Amino acid sequence: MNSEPKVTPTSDNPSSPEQAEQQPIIQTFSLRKTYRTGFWMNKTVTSLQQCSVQVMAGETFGLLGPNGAGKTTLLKILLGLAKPSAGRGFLLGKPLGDRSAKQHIGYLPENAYFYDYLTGWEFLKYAAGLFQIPEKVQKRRIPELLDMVGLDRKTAKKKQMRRYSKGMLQRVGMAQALINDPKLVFLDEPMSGLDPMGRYQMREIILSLKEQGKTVFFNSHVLSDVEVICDRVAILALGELICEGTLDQLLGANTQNYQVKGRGGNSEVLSKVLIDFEMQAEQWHGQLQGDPQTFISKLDSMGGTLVEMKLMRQSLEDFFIQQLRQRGIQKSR
Ligand SMILES: Nc1ncnc2c1ncn2[C@@H]1O[C@H](COP(=O)(O)OP(=O)(O)OP(=O)(O)O)[C@@H](O)[C@H]1O
Repeated sequence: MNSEPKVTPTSDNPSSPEQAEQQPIIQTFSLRKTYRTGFWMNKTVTSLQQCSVQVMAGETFGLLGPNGAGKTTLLKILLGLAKPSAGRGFLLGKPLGDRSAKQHIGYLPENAYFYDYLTGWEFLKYAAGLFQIPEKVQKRRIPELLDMVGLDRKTAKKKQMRRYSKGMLQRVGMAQALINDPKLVFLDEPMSGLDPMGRYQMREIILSLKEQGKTVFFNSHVLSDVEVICDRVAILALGELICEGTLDQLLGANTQNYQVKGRGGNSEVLSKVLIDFEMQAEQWHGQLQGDPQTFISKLDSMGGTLVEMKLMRQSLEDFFIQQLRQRGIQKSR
């Protein structure tokens, strides 16, 4: 994880769509961030170390990690809100902090501050103004975004944000993050504080961003959501990236267990071969550990029939806990 990725940063204007797909939209090399702390500022905290990460255009990338792992620090460095103490990185082919790249970035902070006395509509107009989006475009885009995030247009026009629920604020925050039609969207804990319906709707919004070809980079503690949404994930712990990959790479490779269901055969033999073997009416089921081909041949020779065989994949949550335990990380910072 600590070696520099081989793909070199390229320009923001790829010559073909295929090339765009291949380009890293985010690329960092050995980022490190230390803070001085203490009354005399004579102590240091290392928030991030040797952090090399690569996100390709069009990907939905989830950054996971326990509290204090350094997720927000990495996000702040990528957004140009904090400077790395060492290392370098590129966003949309431009060095971190480059102003022209910021024009194509959207950001929903974890605890966004909303202007209490503005309506949602006024706030979105204000955000559009910061990007110098022409009035004519604003008139079309604001209602479009409100529809997309599921916020009633009339409510957004009339109600001040101090009267919004957490879910409504998160929706207006999401609309704000998309106001400049960004290529790359950063979402810091987008599901935090939402009820199950709100979380589901936020997931749907993120999936629709993916359909539009946008790259989404998000931090989350809700691993079940990450599992549904992300193409690739990375786990950060004590400031270091401890693993990175697609869900299939991370979760699939770790198991050789199968959930099997069948009929017939010798139940005495099967109960010895299968873990948690259970007979129900005519059918049996259990867990197979090992080579499926050998099991199928054995079952066949016993006159049994295989009805279903599913690879049992570890949940992302189990994988996450296992990775932390393997490194002796038992609690958050
Ligand atoms: N401005 C700062 N000054 C001193 N230490 C800091 C500063 N910002 C972050 N840290 C420290 O860096 C470490 C990483 O913090 P960071 O907020 O990046 O973690 P996180 O993974 O986002 O945590 P959480 O999930 O709780 O939001 C923590 O130990 C934190 O105390």
